[in-house]
Amino acid sequence: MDENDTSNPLDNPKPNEALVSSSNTTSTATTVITPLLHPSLASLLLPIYPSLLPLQSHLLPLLLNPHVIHNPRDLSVTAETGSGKTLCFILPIVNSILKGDGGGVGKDKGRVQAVVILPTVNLAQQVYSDFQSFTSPLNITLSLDTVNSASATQIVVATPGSIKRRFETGNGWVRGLRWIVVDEADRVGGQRMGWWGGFKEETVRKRKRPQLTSGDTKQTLADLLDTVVSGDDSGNVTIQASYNRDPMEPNYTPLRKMCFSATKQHDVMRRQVFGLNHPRIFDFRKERGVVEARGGLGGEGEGGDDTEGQHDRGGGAEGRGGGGGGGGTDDMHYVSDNITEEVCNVTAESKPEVARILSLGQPCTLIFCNSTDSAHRLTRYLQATGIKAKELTGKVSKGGRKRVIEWRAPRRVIVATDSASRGMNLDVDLVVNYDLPTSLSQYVHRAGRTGRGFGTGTVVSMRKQGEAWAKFEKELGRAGRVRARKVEEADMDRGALRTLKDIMKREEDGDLGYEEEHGVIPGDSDSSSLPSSDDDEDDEDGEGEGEE
Ligand SMILES: Nc1ncnc2c1ncn2[C@@H]1O[C@H](COP(=O)(O)OP(=O)(O)OP(=O)(O)O)[C@@H](O)[C@H]1O
Repeated sequence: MDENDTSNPLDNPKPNEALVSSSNTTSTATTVITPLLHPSLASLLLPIYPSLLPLQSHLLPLLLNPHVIHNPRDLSVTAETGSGKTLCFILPIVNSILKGDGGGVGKDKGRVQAVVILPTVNLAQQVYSDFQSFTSPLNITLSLDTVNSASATQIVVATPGSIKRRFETGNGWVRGLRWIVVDEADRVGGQRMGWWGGFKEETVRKRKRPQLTSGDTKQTLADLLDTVVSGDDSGNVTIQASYNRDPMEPNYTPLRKMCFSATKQHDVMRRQVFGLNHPRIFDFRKERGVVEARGGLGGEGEGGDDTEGQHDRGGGAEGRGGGGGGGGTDDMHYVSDNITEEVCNVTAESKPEVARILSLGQPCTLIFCNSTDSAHRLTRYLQATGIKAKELTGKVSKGGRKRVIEWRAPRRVIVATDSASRGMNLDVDLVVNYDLPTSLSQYVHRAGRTGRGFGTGTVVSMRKQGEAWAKFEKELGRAGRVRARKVEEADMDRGALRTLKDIMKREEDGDLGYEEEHGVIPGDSDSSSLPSSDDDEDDEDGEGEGEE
């Protein structure tokens, strides 16, 4: 039986049609997938997640299907923020290790069977801890590979830089690999296209492996892994993609690559960067359900010119196909229906005070600024007015960032730059765009820090006169949905405004005594000097080196 024989309707879309799910907004009891789960995993899962989110109730039956695991096709999933993508790869990986599905090495604890790649250390830590809830009780080995570790655990959660370092010390560790997951794939791929290529060439050269076919332009991590998977223990390498191998071959290990993201990552790029093999493409948003594009990446060809960065340049969000054969996969920039969107008119002078007023009474507010400087000053202002506020920017030390991410005090305010806009689960009720985001995908990721899972939340964008809010409304395809939010002049606290002016002046004067008194929590930030540039210097594990 092959994967097209399964009863899951997502397995068999009609040619050139997108497949639209009928039940899109309701949750499903977790028990629907228990027959596919190893009993120990099922008994762990049910108390944690009694219900599945809509995306999960569609993808998990497919990904847990043992027939599909034996005949893997790669997967590319775009689903709105907070839709529960993480569980969609955690469960199939853990389950397949427990069951030894797919002809792999099963419970062999000394073999890396799954690599999960995240763009930043903080995100890798979060996913590692999500995995731990399942792997620790089940005695599956797991490692967080963001520093110089290279343990041969069954599951490795890594940043691109740490994967690169693993290869530098040898590549035999990929021999039992069956899953490669790239989360926030548009971030990982978009930033590192050149890097992946360099990585491959460099690694091949270092190991004195045969050069790949000259003129080969598909220099990708996946190509490299395929190459290595085909090698033998003495270092001889047969250059052959794993998906071209004969499943009857001894030691054949089916390898599945899966990419996940919340903003549509352009399919051609996915294929080029991650070497996806005839991937199945799923798009999900709550109001519509799951749509599968027939024909993968533009059928057998590469389809439309859906180039990188398109979403940032605007144009209608609706109806833009993801590739020639991508029928029905719109460019994906949707804010979840769980999130109420508002816009508030402000002046440059009133902004800090409006931010303070918006956050009053909220259990947790996350305020986004476009620069570390702006975030730093706002944090100081809020602290000076008695609000519990902390900064989450690249200026904050690694340990400090971890403390802020784990901080759960009531009525807390986190002032952040975009390093916190992707993937993080911070239990946020209100997101404030103190500075308007500069791209649509940035807006979507920021807003998506609230209204996660089954929760609801609000995003308020502060707009100064002349700022182009209409651009975002149009591009989101939801003009009219964003409500106006008013903060009256009369609501402003004159005393707080005076405090603000005082802080600004003292900072300009370099009054460090004042800074120490009112500044950020010691150890959370380098507060010896104020940031002098407007650039956001957040550490996102650039090439894997800036992880400290
Ligand atoms: N079945 C479920 N029931 C309840 N909560 C869930 C369920 N699945 C996931 N969650 C919760 O929903 C939140 C969002 O999940 P997750 O981090 O997987 O979202 P995501 O789709 O990866 O979002 P993003 O694109 O922003 O990274 C998390 O707090 C997670 O614990």
